[in-house]
Amino acid sequence: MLPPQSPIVFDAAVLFRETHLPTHFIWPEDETPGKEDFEELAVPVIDVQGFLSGDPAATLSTTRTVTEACLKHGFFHVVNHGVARELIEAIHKEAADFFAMPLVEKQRALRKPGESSGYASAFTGRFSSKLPWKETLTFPYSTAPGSPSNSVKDFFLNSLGHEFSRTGAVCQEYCDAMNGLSLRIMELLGMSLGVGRDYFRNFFEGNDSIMRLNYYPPCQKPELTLGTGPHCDPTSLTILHQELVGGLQVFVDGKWRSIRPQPDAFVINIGDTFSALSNGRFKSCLHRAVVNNQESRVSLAFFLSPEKNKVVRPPKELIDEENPRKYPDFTWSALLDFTQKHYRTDVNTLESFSNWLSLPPVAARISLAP
Ligand SMILES: C=C1C[C@]23C[C@H]1CC[C@H]2[C@]1(C)CCC[C@@](C)(C(=O)O)[C@H]1[C@@H]3C(=O)O
Ligand SMILES: O=C(O)CCC(=O)C(=O)O
Ligand SMILES: [Fe+2]
Repeated sequence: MLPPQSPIVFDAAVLFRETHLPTHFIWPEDETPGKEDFEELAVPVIDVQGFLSGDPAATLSTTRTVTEACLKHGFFHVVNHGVARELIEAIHKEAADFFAMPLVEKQRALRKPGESSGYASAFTGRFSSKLPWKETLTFPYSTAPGSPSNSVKDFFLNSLGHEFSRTGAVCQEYCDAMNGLSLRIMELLGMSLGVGRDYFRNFFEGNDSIMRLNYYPPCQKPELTLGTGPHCDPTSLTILHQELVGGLQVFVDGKWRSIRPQPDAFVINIGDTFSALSNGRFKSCLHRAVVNNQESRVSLAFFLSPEKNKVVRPPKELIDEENPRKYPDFTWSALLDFTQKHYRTDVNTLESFSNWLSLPPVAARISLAP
């Protein structure tokens, strides 16, 4: 009789001192980064200052460059975005302080099974292999009618207590800024797809978005593992900030390419839900995060998502004989549930979700039970 498997505890401070990686963190060879040097991808850098200030000529040229980027691989940098440097530094400091706490303290906000919010360390208990070398803190940001106006502050207060009121206030202010920038980018995407500046902005005016702080400790064998596995974001639009330590990679033309950190820029990418809203015109792009053996890395990811129960359906202008419906109607609530309870987000999430929706309920439960 084998002794019961002792539950894996990802305490990076402990694991980093060991010579070998626990097997659960070793990814299949064809998925690991190995010791390869990855060429950088020169993603388009889009200066949005003119557009944000309402300059008509700048709006036209910015819409054009966003269109080119979204048709190419769906990743671009935005600069002169109007988000205060002090705010970005403040949330990075709050993130660093949070993840520096002892594991038992962080686990006071432990993610509950099937839920997206909360603290997780390598998703031990959620996945049984290919564990990501990272800790995450994920919380909801909602502007849906009837939702509390300070959903982020409430999360920190309710899950971690009053001593985290400053962290909650900084994260609330940061998410408010991300929400504002997201809605302006939705204006660009509406013009880019020819459905008008307000179409997607109105669609996302009320939203049920997600904010995630990613913490990647240094790893003694970075070539054998991944910080975040290959995936397309199932959400609508991701605004990601990486300070000085890189790790984000995008799969373009059959190769993994690094995105050099640019602290004064946000990395923007289209997600699956927006790909469905665009009836497949814009693709959600495969990406991942690698780790290193020298220094820790934090990335801030704001995931814009529609109000949970709003039907995700492309505007009629994007459906015609040459472009029939690519995906069924769905709600973000159903897709989020799918990723949290039935399916590990990867490159095929949207297709797998569409197939799952078409299955009779019992078969769906059996076919994708975690
Ligand atoms: C809705 C989400 C699920 C994940 C967080 C957001 C958007 C990205 C998803 C994720 C990061 C894709 C890779 C796998 C995953 C499990 C992870 O490594 O964190 C995904 C997130 C999740 O399901 O918690
Ligand atoms: O940390 C990164 O650079 C990427 C993280 C990511 O892709 C995600 O959290 O969805
Ligand atoms: Fe992602």
